[in-house]
Amino acid sequence: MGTWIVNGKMLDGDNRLVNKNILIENGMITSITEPKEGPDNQSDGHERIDAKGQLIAPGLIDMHVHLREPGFEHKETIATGTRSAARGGFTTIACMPNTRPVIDTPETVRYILDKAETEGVVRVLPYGCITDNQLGRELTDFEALKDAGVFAFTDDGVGVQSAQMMKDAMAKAAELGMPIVAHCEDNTLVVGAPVNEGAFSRKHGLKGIPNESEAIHVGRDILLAEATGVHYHVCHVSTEQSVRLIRQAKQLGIKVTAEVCPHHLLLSDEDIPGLDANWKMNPPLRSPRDVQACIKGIEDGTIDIVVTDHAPHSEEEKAKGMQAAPFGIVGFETAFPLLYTHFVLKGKWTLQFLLDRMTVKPAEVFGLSWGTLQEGAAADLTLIDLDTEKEVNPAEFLSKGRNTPFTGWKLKGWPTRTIVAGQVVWSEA
Ligand SMILES: NC(=O)N[C@@H](CC(=O)O)C(=O)O
Ligand SMILES: [Zn+2]
Ligand SMILES: [Zn+2]
Repeated sequence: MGTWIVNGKMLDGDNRLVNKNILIENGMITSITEPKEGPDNQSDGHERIDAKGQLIAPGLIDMHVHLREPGFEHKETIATGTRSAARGGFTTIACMPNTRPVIDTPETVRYILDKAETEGVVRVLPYGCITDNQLGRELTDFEALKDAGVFAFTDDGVGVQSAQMMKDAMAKAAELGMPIVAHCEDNTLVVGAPVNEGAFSRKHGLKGIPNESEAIHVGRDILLAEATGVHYHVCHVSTEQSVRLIRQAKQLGIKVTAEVCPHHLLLSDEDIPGLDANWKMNPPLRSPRDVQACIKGIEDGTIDIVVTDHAPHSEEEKAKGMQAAPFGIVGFETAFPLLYTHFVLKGKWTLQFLLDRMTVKPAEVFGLSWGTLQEGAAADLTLIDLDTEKEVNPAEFLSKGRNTPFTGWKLKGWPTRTIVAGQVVWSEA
């Protein structure tokens, strides 16, 4: 027996919402029909889900998340993190390797894949480390990690400090046809700094993280990508200078792609209300000028995709204050409503534009088979209520993390049901 999703609306590829019914059988989409020919009055033996006029979107894809397992289960687990992802409408997520142990051996890759299979509810793609222990000293065994199931390499959480190490990594990855994904940060430029270098850091007498600490790696790595021919992907772009360098590199035909987080499109350091570590993340909230550059970057295609950089921490850790608390904010359960409300409903982006950057584009950038709704595709989809306004309430999060700067924001565009391979993995109330 299959399931008909009836009374839903799909985007037609050209930003028009059209009424469609979708039949799911054996985890696949087997039919997409006009409602009149659909099963509204038929009882053809299948189950029915009433979409109540809501949007049927391809399951969202998040290529940058921290699930914290193994090693930091007090912050998040694969069980809680994937449920949080599902509540945010995500059906595929790519998890970063800064766990304990880090994902630098086939055993740890297999541990994550097994846990995801048995305890997770969405698809989990593990990244493998570029260097052993993320220490920047020796490359991991790329072939062995690839065979174990990683799809790309990164040391996210820290930047690869040595240019020679990065060049060797890129050469090796290029040979294997795998992407290098980079957290861009020069450690010598950020010592002891918890926030962006700017008005906020000066006002509070804090050391500042300058824009160059990010852009210097972006520039270096673009040159190394040009030399090695690797697919180079830039994590969480936050500065005007990084956007400029990536734009130039793309014009030159260098194989570079990039991602941006909702918070770097919506908040600047001028919005930080005080010394509250729920506003502390890496890269930090930058100046309004940088925010505008990131927006321009995604609008003109310099930046390819949206990711959350979901980075849960415990309340005790975040209570240590702006200087001592760890960097990171949660992201799954607010990402789509934030961008839908602040870009689509304000008329800046079409719904198609936003959805593409959270579905087909991430799939394209990383060569994944998900991200579209079509007959024969996996039945990964998300129902989204585009009309009901609700406040962000961290107490409702399925993540163990409550660390968000968006508490109380009134938003529309809330996912109501998430389906992975035809199975409902989360549904509202
Ligand atoms: N983004 C963050 O602020 N923190 C991330 C690390 C990272 O993505 O660099 C984390 O693991 O907590
Ligand atoms: Zn990072
Ligand atoms: Zn990260």
